[in-house]
Amino acid sequence: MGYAQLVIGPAGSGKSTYCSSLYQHCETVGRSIHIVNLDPAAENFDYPVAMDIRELISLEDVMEELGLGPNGGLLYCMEHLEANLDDWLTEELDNYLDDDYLVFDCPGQIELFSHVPVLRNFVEHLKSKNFNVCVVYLLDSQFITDVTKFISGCMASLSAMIQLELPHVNLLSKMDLVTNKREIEKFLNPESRVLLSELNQRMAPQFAKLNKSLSELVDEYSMVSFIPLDLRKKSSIRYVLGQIDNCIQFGEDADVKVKDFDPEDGDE
Ligand SMILES: Nc1nc2c(ncn2[C@@H]2O[C@H](COP(=O)(O)OP(=O)(O)OP(=O)(O)O)[C@@H](O)[C@H]2O)c(=O)[nH]1
Ligand SMILES: [Mg+2]
Repeated sequence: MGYAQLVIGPAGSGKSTYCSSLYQHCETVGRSIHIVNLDPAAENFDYPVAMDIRELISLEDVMEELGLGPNGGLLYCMEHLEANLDDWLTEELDNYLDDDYLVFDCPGQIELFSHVPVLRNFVEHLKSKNFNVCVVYLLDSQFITDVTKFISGCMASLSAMIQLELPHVNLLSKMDLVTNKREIEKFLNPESRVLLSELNQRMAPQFAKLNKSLSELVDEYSMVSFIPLDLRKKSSIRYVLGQIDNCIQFGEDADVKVKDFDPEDGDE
């Protein structure tokens, strides 16, 4: 059995930074983890790249040879990956053993997890290779100070949940930039009543019905809750990793230490 995190979320939400912090954390605690680059447009890495989509296809070549723009080019690259699951990915995965833990750093274009099937097929392939997979969805905490942006982040996360049908952990990234932690707290386990009243305050009266439906939708999928991620704090990284490990049943036999997240925790 292998273990995998699929790290997704909007552009710039902090996916690659999370991957690199996770790598450093695991290195410090003596745990083995391999980070895979799935972004054909990525250029600089703060982590050792264990597998790299750019060895399969280069975005630059695609844009040049097919005359595509950056986003069309990216979708082409991902479809190429999809077409090569049985050979390229299978060969690459052969380098990893039972019990190996892979983290896939994905591109930020949200169409990849909202309506094209490539990630879903990618995940099916991982499952067929005996991997337990969990989605880690990052949303930038800077966005959710505004309830309308929070709702849009929730909808994107929901569409990934529905598309991918995997265990799913939502993270609020960049908590170090949040000055008013109280303001954020109501969004961690959002209550439909609170969302509704905030939406109604924020938007013109003719949206009241839509606001009600949206807040109920978030409520019905009660799995939309967020864990704050503060990369400065070891306790935060440890807690997040513990939650994800639980989701993919990693370390059920081993002694995995999990500490409760305490928002008032000092820096470690
Ligand atoms: N303060 C702060 N900045 C962060 C954090 N995480 C990421 N950033 C910054 O946010 C920007 C985007 O971070 P990335 O990790 O590249 O985001 P990404 O989701 O991988 O972006 P794409 O791959 O382009 O979609 C960079 O300037 C990071 O330095 C964080 O925890 N705190
Ligand atoms: Mg990135």
